[in-house]
Amino acid sequence: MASTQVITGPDDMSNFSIGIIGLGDMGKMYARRLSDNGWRVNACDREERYNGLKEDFAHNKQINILPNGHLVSRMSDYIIYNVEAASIDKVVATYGPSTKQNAIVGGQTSCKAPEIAAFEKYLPADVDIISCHSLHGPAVDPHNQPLVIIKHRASDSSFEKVKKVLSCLGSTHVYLSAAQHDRITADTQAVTHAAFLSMGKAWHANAQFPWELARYVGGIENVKINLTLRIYSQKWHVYAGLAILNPYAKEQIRQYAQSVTDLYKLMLGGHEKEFRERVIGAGKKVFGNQPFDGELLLKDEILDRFSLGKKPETPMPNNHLSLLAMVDCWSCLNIVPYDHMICSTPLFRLWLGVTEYLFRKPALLDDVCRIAIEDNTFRSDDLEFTFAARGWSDAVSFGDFEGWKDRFVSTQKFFEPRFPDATKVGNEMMKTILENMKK
Ligand SMILES: NC(=O)C1=CN([C@@H]2O[C@H](COP(=O)(O)OP(=O)(O)OC[C@H]3O[C@@H](n4cnc5c(N)ncnc54)[C@H](OP(=O)(O)O)[C@@H]3O)[C@@H](O)[C@H]2O)C=CC1
Ligand SMILES: O=C(O)C(=O)Cc1ccc(O)cc1
Repeated sequence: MASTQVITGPDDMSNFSIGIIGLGDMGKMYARRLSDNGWRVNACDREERYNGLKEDFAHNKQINILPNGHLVSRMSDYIIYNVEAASIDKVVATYGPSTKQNAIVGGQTSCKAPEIAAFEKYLPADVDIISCHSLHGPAVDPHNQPLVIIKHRASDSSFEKVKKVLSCLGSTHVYLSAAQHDRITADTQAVTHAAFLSMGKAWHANAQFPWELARYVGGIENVKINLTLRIYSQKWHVYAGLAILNPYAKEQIRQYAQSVTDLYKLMLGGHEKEFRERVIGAGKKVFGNQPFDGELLLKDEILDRFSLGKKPETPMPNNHLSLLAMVDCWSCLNIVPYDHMICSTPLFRLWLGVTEYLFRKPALLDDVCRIAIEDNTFRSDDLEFTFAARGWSDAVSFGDFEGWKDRFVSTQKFFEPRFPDATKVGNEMMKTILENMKK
């Protein structure tokens, strides 16, 4: 169920205060937006950051910086944990027992199973549990973006209060259970990131800045490059947490790696008939059997606009293994990606946009299948991509945070000098494409 709302809920909230534990990128965004809308916010990060944060927020009288989560928990009516997903158990174990009587507690981590487990384990029984998750990064305007709200253990009156507080973000409320949330975000987030993480790893393995090669510039390639760099420019723990801790994500990411491997083997063996049947069959299952006469989510002129490199006269063709495998993966898992639009991140909408772009244009898809079989030029890139997809899947399956981090950070370093340009172009691209998708 989804709705964008301005909520007039309970009136008895004049003394109501919000607590925020964890003042990183998302915690700060919440603190600023809630306090700008008149809410009193008590907030903290790690104790050693107390003095620095006090200075940073000295100008904002609505935000009361405190030394630690005990103090925030003691004096706030609705406490939101905004810490790393992997730390949630430890942090709630520490501060949870200090929660004010009859308060409401929630988390804003990207994966709800460990968060809810920690709340159930450590919070006093009189405390209500209502979690949330903003489905966008800290630099994106929350307006009209999906905001999942999870009424896990709470009275209707507490639920109304939380909805009222969060309504000032202007997001579209989506009401789900914790398990529904994790199931959907495994599809929309974890597996989408696996594709981009694998592209980055493959380019790194071949020591390529893809926008410097004719093959990679223009059209769909711009979206792939800009989004890959966008992910690698962020904090590793966000992506590790939502993949490794989500109970549903392992299966999706494993299937993505399997789809990449299966298609790559068919390409290597030159099994054109089988390859086409598999790709086209998957496309029919995901995008329907009928010729498409609707409007595509993405358009050429927009796709071409955002390039980090110069568009060559004749761009080299590409077999788009990453996209073919995505649709194969959805098909194998019986996922209809459009069903998840209510709970989608900007990144997922763009990713679905480019897959749709390829699969709804039969001539383009036909050409891509031909290139996949006939053209050997990209075999080494595709081999690296296949290795990368399997490597990410193994790291997630083994629950290997350290291995995952090493894989991420080494490639992050490779792309780092290019982040300033990539962020600028990537932000513009996201904004323009997403605005156009709305029309
Ligand atoms: N970034 C994004 O795009 C989104 C992130 N999320 C989720 O939001 C949560 C926060 O993410 P984000 O803000 O990006 O991450 P950050 O790393 O920027 O922020 C987390 C903050 O919590 C602090 N912290 C850790 N332990 C404690 C503690 N015991 N007491 C107080 N503060 C503590 C961290 O300190 P330290 O760094 O020293 O550990 C850090 O400053 C994550 O669970 C993430 O999955 C949700 C939506 C979008
Ligand atoms: O759009 C994406 O998938 C992002 O990369 C930003 C992001 C990261 C973590 C979240 O929990 C929600 C959004």
